[in-house]
Amino acid sequence: MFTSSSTAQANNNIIGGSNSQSQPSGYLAGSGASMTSSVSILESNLTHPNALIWKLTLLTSISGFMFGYDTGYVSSILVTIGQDLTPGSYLSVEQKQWITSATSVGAFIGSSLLLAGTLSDSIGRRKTLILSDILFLAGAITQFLSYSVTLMVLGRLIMGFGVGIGSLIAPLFISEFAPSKYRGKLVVVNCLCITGGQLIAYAIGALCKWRDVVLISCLPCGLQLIGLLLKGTTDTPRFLIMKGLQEEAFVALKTIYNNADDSLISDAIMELSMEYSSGEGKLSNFAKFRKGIRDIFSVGSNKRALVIGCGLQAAQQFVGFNSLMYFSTTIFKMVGYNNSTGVSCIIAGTNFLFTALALLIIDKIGRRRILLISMPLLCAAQVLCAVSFYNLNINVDQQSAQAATTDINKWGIGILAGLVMFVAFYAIGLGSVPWQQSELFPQNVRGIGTSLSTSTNWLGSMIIAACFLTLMQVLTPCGTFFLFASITLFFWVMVYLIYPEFGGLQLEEVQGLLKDKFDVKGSLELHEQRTGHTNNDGYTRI
Ligand SMILES: O[C@H]1[C@H](O)[C@@H](O)[C@H](O)[C@@H](O)[C@H]1O
Repeated sequence: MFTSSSTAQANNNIIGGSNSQSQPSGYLAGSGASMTSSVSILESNLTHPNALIWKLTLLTSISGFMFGYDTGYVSSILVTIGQDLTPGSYLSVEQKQWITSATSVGAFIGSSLLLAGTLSDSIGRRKTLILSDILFLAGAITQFLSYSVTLMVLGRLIMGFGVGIGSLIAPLFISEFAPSKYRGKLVVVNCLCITGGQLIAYAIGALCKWRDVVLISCLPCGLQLIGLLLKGTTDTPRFLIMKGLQEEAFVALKTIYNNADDSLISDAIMELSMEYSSGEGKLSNFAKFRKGIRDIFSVGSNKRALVIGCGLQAAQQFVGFNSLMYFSTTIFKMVGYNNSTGVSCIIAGTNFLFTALALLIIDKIGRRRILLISMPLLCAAQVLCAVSFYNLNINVDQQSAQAATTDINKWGIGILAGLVMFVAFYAIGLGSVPWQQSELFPQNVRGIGTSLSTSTNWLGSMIIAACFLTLMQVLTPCGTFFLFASITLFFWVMVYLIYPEFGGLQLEEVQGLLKDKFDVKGSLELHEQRTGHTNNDGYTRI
């Protein structure tokens, strides 16, 4: 147990020992020293993620699965709904658009500041995730029972609230309990569940009636809800410490690091408590919220974290990947491939496989390097698509964005190869790295910061869904893919200039690297010290 004597001992260790309180918070840029030494020792004794860490990661990543399943099944149910919601006629284009976009709109609202971010900082990550499950179930049941488009749209909107909240909390939850050397990989488990959910949704969508497809989504959600409600599933130790719940934090840390000495755990709790103490204790929730908003937009390191978090999420969406998720069937029809389920599965399957590869390599290669290598290849794939479209000379119909089917020639094969490469190089880098966003923000504004980044993601996803077919008409398919390639190039330069390597660092060390500048050079040195992996990507300070 966390006792007052161990507190006192820990206090002595910290105040009397080498970790003087007068040191700047967190990482001392350049020196490699850190206030959180007990946390390092605690983590370094762990040689691999144990069963409990995996259990928590998988339980939390069910949110990722629901995110993927839900965004994946909509394209199939739009066909199988037939006349069920509109007796005597089929769904109009507008009705289809409402049904499709309602979830993204809900997710955008759900992940935005006032809901998920504030809630997760006040009631906790676990309870906010429980709320997301309840909303998700309410939305799924409304859809299952709906006999009108209005009810269906309402159900998708409510489900969207749940999806949006879950999309933010799951990676945040994992980041906060994961030992730093495995954090990258454990967060990618959630991404793998997103892409796995999309793949399974295509398969189930092709096999089942639409109401069953919707109902099946209640299973993982119910499972997560039960898991979160079970005795013994606690909030993250970092959240508990932030709230001053040291006894609970002790129990949580003892379960994760079950072989560690009680006194080491107490020391770690003391260190983190001191790190997080900000004099906010007596403020009301509303006052804390106002302070959080002020801090995120005024403190230099928070502003830089926000530029990186929102920038990477914008990159993830504006390189255009989700246009393939939503419209791959349309694109492939343009070039003469008519087996829609087959092509959708190729896209979703490649996305899943290469996300799995990201999981295996992210902690070894590093977030920054994985992006620096994969983004130029992604850009090349987009250029290949653009050139192939140019040579196929497709005219996109102004009304339906359909094009005359052409015979598949070598350029048709070029498009297929280009799109598969597009998905692969996206999944391995941009599909996974931006979800590491929680590590960018300090404890007191982590909820708000990740909210803003996640809502940037959903906003981007909505804009791409709304504009893609129009872009194909106005700019032509060749122009659209050149636009995506230029956006990829732009964000690659941004990554090169301002995205430090945070892999292997403790969450509390990140702020020091963003304190006065985007300290890319310092981060590469520190990453090398912490992980032993050389990370020379040719960066010179500018
Ligand atoms: O990371 C995920 C993943 O890449 C999905 O396949 C994509 O549909 C989402 O928009 C993205 O956030």
